[in-house]
Amino acid sequence: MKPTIVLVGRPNVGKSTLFNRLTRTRDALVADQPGLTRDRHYGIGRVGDRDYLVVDTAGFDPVAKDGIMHEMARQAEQAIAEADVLLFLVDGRAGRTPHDEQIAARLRRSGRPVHLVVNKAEGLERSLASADFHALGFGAPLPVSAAHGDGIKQLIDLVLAPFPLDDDPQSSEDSGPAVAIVGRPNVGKSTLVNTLIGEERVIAFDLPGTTRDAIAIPFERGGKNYTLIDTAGLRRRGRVFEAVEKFSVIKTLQAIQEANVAVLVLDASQDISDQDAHIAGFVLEAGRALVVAINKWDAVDDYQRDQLKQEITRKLGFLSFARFHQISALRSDGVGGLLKSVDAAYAAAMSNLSTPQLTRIMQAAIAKQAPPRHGTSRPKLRYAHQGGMNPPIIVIHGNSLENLPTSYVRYLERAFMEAFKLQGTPLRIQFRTAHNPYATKA
Ligand SMILES: Nc1nc2c(ncn2[C@@H]2O[C@H](COP(=O)(O)OP(=O)(O)OP(=O)(O)O)[C@@H](O)[C@H]2O)c(=O)[nH]1
Ligand SMILES: Nc1nc2c(ncn2[C@@H]2O[C@H](COP(=O)(O)OP(=O)(O)OP(=O)(O)O)[C@@H](O)[C@H]2O)c(=O)[nH]1
Repeated sequence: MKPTIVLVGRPNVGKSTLFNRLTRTRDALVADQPGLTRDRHYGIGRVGDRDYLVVDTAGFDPVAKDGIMHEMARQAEQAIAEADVLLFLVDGRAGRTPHDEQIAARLRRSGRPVHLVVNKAEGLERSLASADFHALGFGAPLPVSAAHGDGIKQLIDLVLAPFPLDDDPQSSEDSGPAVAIVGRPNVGKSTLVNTLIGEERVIAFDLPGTTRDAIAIPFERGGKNYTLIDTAGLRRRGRVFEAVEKFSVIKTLQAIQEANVAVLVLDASQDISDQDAHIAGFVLEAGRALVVAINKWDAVDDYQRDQLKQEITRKLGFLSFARFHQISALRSDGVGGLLKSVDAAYAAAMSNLSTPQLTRIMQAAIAKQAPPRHGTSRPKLRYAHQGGMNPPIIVIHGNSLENLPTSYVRYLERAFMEAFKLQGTPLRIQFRTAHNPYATKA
C-alpha cells in the first residue's frame, strides 16, 4: 500500500506550498479536464520512484476548540491517526514559536513517526536554520524550500525509506479484478457490498497481517471471480458486512490505489456534491478504471431523476469515459449490469495495444487533423507503443512534442479510446522527444 504523508504545522509555514509541490507531477496528468476541481487537501504524488498519498491539514488547526475550526481539528486528528509519516513543518525565517511547541506536544502523543521540516530555508545557513528547532525534540530538522523545491527529493527519500516500494495492483486470473466501492458517507456503499457479495458468495479470506494492509475479500458472482478491496474497516457482523469505522478520505484513496476498478457510488436522492467530484477526481488521478453507480434510484421521482442527470453532466462531465448505472442496492436492482460494466472496464484497462496498430491509429488521426505549428516548426509524431496497463499508457516518440497543445493531446486520446474501444478506463499519453527523452505531458 502506498504510504500516507500528512503535513502538520501552524498557519503560514508553507504547508499548501509543500502540498502543491508534492502533488505537482500528478496534477499535470489530469490538468485541463473540464469540470474537475482538485481537492486541496488530499493528493497523490510521486518523487523519483516513490509514490505516496499526501494530506495537507491546512486550516485544520489542532488547537481550536469549537465551530468550523473544531470540525477542521477533527479532520486533522483523523489524518494524524491514519498517517504513516507526519511531516511537522516550521518556518525557518520566523523561528520557533509557542504554537509550534503546542503542536509538537500533540504530535509526540500521536505515536506516529514525525519528521521535523524547516521550510523557507533557501539562502539560510543550514546550522542557523536548524539550531532553534532542535529543542522541539524531533531530532535533526530537515531544511527545505517548498517554494523553490530545494531539499524535497532528499526529504521524500528519507521519510519513505522504511516503506517498501509498492507496485500498482496486480491481478491474477484466479482472483479476478480488484474492485473498490467508494463514495461519500451514506450513499449506500455497505448496502451495495452486501447485495453484491452477500454471505453465500464470499470465498474464505484472510485478515491482513498488519493494520496498514487493505483487506481483500474474494467473491464469486455469475461464475466469475472478483476481489473486493476494503480499507474502510468493513467487518463481518453475522450475516452481513458493516463499516465499523467512520468514513475516511485517506482510506478511500488507499482503496482506489489498491484496486483495478473503482465503483463510485452516488446517492440519487441527494445533490452531487464537491466530495463526490473529488472522489471521482482521485480515481482519474490514480488512473483506475471506473464504473459509476447512481444508487437509491428507487427513492426518486421522474423530476428528481431529470435534475440529477443534468447535474451529473454539469459536475461530473470529466467522467465521460465511464459507464453510469442507475441502481437500487437495497432492492438489488441493476447490480448484474453494474458488474458487467466492471468486467468491461477491467478488460479495457488491461488491453494489449499492438505497436503497429497504435502507430496506424496515430497516423490516421494526424492525417485527419495535423498538430498545430509552434513558431516555425511543427511537432512531429513518429511512432507509438504501449508503456503500461491500468491505466493504458501510450508512449509517442517524435520531435518537438513538448509543444503539442493540451487540446491536441485530448484529440489523440479520443482517437485511441475510440479505435480500441477503451470505455471505462482513463488513458495516458506520454511523449518522448528526441531532444529531451524524459519530457512527458498529458
Ligand atoms: N521564502 C519562502 N516562502 C515560502 C516558502 N514556502 C511557502 N512560502 C510562503 O509562505 C506563505 C505561506 O505559505 P502557505 O503554503 O500558504 O502556508 P500554509 O502553512 O499552508 O498556511 P495555512 O493555509 O494558513 O495553513 C506564502 O506566502 C508562501 O509563498 C519557502 O520555501 N520559502
Ligand atoms: N431507498 C434506498 N435506500 C438505500 C439504498 N441503498 C442504501 N440505502 C439506505 O441508505 C442508508 C445508508 O446506506 P449505507 O449502506 O449504510 O451507506 P454507506 O455508504 O455504507 O455509509 P457509510 O458507512 O456512512 O459510509 C441506509 O439507510 C440504507 O438503507 C437504495 O438503493 N435505496
